[in-house]
Amino acid sequence: MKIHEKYLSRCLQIAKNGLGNTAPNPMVGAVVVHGDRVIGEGFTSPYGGPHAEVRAIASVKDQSLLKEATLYVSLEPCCHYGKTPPCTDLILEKGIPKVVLGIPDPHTKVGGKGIAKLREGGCEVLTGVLEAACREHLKRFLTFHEKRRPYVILKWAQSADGFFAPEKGLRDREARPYWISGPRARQLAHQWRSEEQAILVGTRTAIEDNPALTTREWKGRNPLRVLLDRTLRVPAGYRVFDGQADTLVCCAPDQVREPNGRITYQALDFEGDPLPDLMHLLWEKQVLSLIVEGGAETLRGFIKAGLWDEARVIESPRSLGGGLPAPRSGGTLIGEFAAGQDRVKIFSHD
Ligand SMILES: NC(=O)C1=CN([C@@H]2O[C@H](COP(=O)(O)OP(=O)(O)OC[C@H]3O[C@@H](n4cnc5c(N)ncnc54)[C@H](OP(=O)(O)O)[C@@H]3O)[C@@H](O)[C@H]2O)C=CC1
Ligand SMILES: Nc1c(N[C@@H]2O[C@H](COP(=O)(O)O)[C@@H](O)[C@H]2O)[nH]c(=O)[nH]c1=O
Ligand SMILES: [Zn+2]
Repeated sequence: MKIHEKYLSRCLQIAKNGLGNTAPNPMVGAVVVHGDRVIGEGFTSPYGGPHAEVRAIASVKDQSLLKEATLYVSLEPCCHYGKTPPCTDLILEKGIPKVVLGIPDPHTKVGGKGIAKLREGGCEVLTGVLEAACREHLKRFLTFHEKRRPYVILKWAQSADGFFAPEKGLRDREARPYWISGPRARQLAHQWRSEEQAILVGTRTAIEDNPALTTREWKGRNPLRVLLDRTLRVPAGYRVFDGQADTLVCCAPDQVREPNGRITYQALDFEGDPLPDLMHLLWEKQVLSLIVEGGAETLRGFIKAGLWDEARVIESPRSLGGGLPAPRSGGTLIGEFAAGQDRVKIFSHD
């Protein structure tokens, strides 16, 4: 690996510490190198706090070395006032002579202007190092800005013979999930929830499973719960309304109610396909990513509309012998691994 790639790869490694808590900011990593020594490192703070570059620069003990150092950063430094002042100003003020970065920022307020500002200030800028890895790493942020919708992850569990839920007769009377996947994959699903800003389920899943949709088996924030419920059929005492997380209920215009605690209502046009409008709404709310956990009809709606980026399918070794058939996402298989007794397959949308 070339020297620039080595330090950029370290930027990506530390940037991951921000996963799930920097949004709507991107998770960025920065490393300050003097000669062949790393003298500072930083990653994006939770939203509203200092950016990766600021923290990396602040972590350098001997600030006089900055005048001879190179700053490595996974994304183009910002040049606008957001919650914090522009990173480009700090880099120039400290006299850092060289910046090596992964990819330009697609944010309309930055978009190449940060690079231009650094160059105008006399700083040498090298871009495009580990570009593909940086794009993958920042997929949520890039999709949000480039497609003006959240990055959409479809997730479900299916039996060895391709079923999503058993025949109705095999279910309890009580509303609760029928577990196809094992405990390790279920814990992994909670980790995945903690990494995204929102989670969505369809009406029948909410009614039949009474899901909590929280991250209780993993550390991290609960995502915004998005519920498709055209006619407000989901009973008021159900877990999605328990106040553990914000809940956005998407319903027909004549069903909209006043907000109630952490529950808000949003009209969608269910006469046609409500998903494109929902995507736009989530974009307006600055939701960078959404995990869709079912049911089968809901997942098929996203697949049919082409509104997905990644599918995570948990395959159990157990057969159900019948029931509700699982969806098929299509796309390209890009990864596969074991989670306890189950296999996880990751597909990307072509
Ligand atoms: N194996 C797994 O990973 C999972 C299994 N499950 C299981 O799946 C079953 C539920 O799945 P399923 O029956 O397919 O139902 P869904 O949970 O997908 O709910 C379907 C309903 O949601 C509304 N809806 C969903 N998408 C749209 C859309 N694009 N446009 C308009 N309305 C939409 C409609 O409500 P309306 O008709 O009122 O308009 C529709 O009838 C349960 O048995 C559950 O246990 C659930 C999740 C995960
Ligand atoms: N049945 C099934 C899943 N079901 C999904 O998990 C939801 C339950 O969430 P919670 O109440 O927070 O535990 C449920 O409504 C559905 O979306 N998930 C899986 O990983 N494997 C499974 O076999
Ligand atoms: Zn910045």
